[in-house]
Order: sequence, then structure tokens, then C-alpha cells
Amino acid sequence: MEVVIVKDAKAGGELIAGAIVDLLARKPDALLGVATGSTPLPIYDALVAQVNAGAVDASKARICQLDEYVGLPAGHPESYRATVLRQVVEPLGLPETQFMGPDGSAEDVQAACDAYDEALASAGGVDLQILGIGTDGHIGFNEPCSSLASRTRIKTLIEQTRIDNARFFDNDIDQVPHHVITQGIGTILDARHLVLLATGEGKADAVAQTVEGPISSLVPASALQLHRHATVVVDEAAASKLKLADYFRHAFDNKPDWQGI
Ligand SMILES: N[C@@H]1[C@@H](O)[C@H](O)[C@@H](COP(=O)(O)O)O[C@@H]1O
Repeated sequence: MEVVIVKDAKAGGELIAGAIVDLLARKPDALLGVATGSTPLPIYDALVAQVNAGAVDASKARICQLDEYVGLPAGHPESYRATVLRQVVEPLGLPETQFMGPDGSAEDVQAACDAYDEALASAGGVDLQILGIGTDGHIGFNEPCSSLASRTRIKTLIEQTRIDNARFFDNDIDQVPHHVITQGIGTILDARHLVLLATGEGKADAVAQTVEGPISSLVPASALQLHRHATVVVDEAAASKLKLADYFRHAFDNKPDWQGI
């Protein structure tokens, strides 16, 4: 696992957007897994700016969702499908045919989850998966004690996550669904490159446990330690509880120029 400590969220967004541009230069139809929440927004802003400035042709890029609420009416503005369309797919000028996600309104939820895992595999697998992290260490919506081998499935949110996400629902927790579909931790680990961005002091404990703690289903993001190509990008505040922060800075500063993240 590589840990990169950046000055702020904007710098983190630019670094990760640069890695996506490099990926698209190598593989124009790369499948890019995107996350929701506030943290990844600087990545999408920087990516759209770099693409608009001509850094790469992103017109063949494919986008896929990490997770979804269950039971929101189709087209609800806070469904993750609507969110990703608004924040990533439309700003990049991509057609909906290049976007895939699980069906959160399916009657048979497990069949929709299985279908999504199959769709990801037959699309050739995710090339780069962007991840945020919950204050409890969750990735996607894999709450603590999710199986590290889990596949896409329905989960029940813990109360803290519903409280954290109420800000997207008029600060009314009653509007936040209890159930979600999420790529499993095993599904996430199938991606070729995992890039987790965490910013702000509120994520410092979760980041320290993810990077320096034991691999444990109690901290789902710690499963990144099992991955061959995982990059954790953190700002100074989110890095504030890392014991090896100086080493991580030294290693990044001395990387060969040709080696991206
Ligand atoms: N399902 C999403 C996660 O993918 C995201 O990482 C998390 C943190 O969001 P934020 O970045 O807003 O703190 O929120 C939700 O639970």
C-alpha cells in the first residue's frame, strides 16, 4: 500500500485526476469506479478540468457505481445513480450507455446484486476504483464486520452512517434509507487499482486504522492492505494520526519520476 500525504483536498484531487488521465491515455475505454460523498468531488472537478484542457480524450471512458440506496424512488436526486450522473458522467460529456450501476429499485434485490457483479466482470473488471472512507472505516457501504470476501449485496446501515448522510436529505434522518446495495469488499478488491482519498481530521482515526492497524472486518478499509496496488491519498489533517507519516513523505518524495501512483 502506498500512502501519499498531500497539502489539501485540492492537491489530492489533482494527483488522482492525473492518474486517471494517465490510465485513459493507456486505455481509452478504461472502466472507472467512482464513489459518492463529499470527499471525491475535488477529483471529479480536477478530472473534468484536465479533460477540458485537452490532457486526454475521455470520450470512451466507462463509469461504474460503487453502491446505491435501496428503495428511493427512481430518479431521486440523492440516489447514487443520479448523483454520479450529475457529478461525473454529465460533466465528462459521456452518454448513459457508458455508465453502469446496481438497480436499487429492483424487486429482487439479490438478483440485481448478482447481475451487477456479473456485469462488472463481463465489462472486463474495474481498472481504477476511487474510494472514500466512512468515519467508522467503511468503504462503499460495507459497514464494520462486513466479510472481507463479500460480493455485491444488500446491507443495513449503522445509525452513524445515516446520521452522517442526513445532510444530503435536508438534515432529516428519517429520509435516509436503512438499506443499501454495495459492491462487496471482495468485489472492490477485484479492481486493478484502488485509490482511497480521505481528507479532514474526522477521518484521521479511520485512516490510521486502515493503514497501520491489523486487517480486520471491524475496519473494512483495512482490506486494502491485501491489494497489490492500493493508494491511500490523505491531506495533512487525515494523516495526523499516522505513526509512519515521515516515512510515507520520504518514500513519495524519492519516487522515480516514471512511476505514477
Ligand atoms: N457510501 C458512501 C461512501 O462511499 C463514502 O466514502 C462515505 C464518506 O463520505 P464523505 O466523503 O462525504 O465523508 O459516504 C457514504 O457512506
